[in-house]
Amino acid sequence: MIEVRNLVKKYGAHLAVDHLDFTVDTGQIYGFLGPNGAGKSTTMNIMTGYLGATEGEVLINGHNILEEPEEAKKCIGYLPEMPPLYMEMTVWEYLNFSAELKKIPKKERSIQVEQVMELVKIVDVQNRLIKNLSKGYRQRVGLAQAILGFPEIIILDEPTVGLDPKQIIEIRELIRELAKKHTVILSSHILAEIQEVCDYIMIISHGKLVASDTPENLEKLMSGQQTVEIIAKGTEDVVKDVVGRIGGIKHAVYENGIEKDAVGVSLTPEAGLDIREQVFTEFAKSECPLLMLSHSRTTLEDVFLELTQGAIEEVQTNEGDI
Ligand SMILES: Nc1ncnc2c1ncn2[C@@H]1O[C@H](COP(=O)(O)OP(=O)(O)OP(=O)(O)O)[C@@H](O)[C@H]1O
Repeated sequence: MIEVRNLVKKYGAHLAVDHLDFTVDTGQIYGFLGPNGAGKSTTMNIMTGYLGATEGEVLINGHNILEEPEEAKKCIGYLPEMPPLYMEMTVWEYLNFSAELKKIPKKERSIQVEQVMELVKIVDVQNRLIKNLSKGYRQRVGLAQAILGFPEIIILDEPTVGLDPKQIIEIRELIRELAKKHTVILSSHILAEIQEVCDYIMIISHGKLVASDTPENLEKLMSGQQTVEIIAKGTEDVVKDVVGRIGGIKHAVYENGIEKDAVGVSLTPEAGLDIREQVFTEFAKSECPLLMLSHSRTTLEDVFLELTQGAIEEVQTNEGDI
């Protein structure tokens, strides 16, 4: 179990992590989701003891990562965004070296190295120099290093970045496999990535946790934002009159000129209310034909965009400046 309490990280005047508070329970796949620069890597680096926090604390199974680093780090395997691979070593040499650093007893080392190589499917390349491996294989070597010692918690920073679609699918399968025995935390700025594998999503924007829940609940959270779009034949006054008879509408936006002698309306109902039948009936009763009726549901993508809008706009503005 990981407890993150009131975590703050400042780089000079820049607040990269802004009072983060969350708990990670055992046995699930957690996803850190946020746009570039949201503070995901900084948070993961602090959680794994690679970086000191400005304020706050991280407890790994009750051990403070700064005060009891050895005890705390024993519980964690970490794949940083840029894994520190030694290019001149073979895969086998590197993993043996990593096992030594992790203080895995000498007599257990070779068996564990064999086990992790089998798990991430790199047995065939064990005698190749890391510098000669493809990006996908290097990522697997990094993963193997994180899994060595079979820690309870495995933390992966953008594990699929730069991989091709086939490699992404393979790494996802591997993550699911790992999650059978380990708690996995991974980060990504790609929603589909997180949605695909995670049981629980934590959305980070500007260093703040803006939402954390299961993918299903996050979608429900926003389900009040659904809209019904219609195009009705008639003048705006007539259409407004009919809309006025439909109950439970929070607001309506009218648009003229969509079609000749017709008005477009975007209706936002109160949370959880499905107004489609009522819309149909009221317009039929008024003999005002509906030329179109469509219903849009909020997807998790909408939730992500809404919750991180400011951050995305800022990134776009910055990119525009360059
Ligand atoms: N060493 C550093 N010195 C100064 N600013 C930094 C440093 N590392 C990160 N930052 C800034 O802190 C913020 C958070 O960065 P971080 O790398 O944690 O974000 P991220 O969510 O992991 O993004 P990405 O997916 O792009 O890596 C960014 O604005 C970044 O520019």
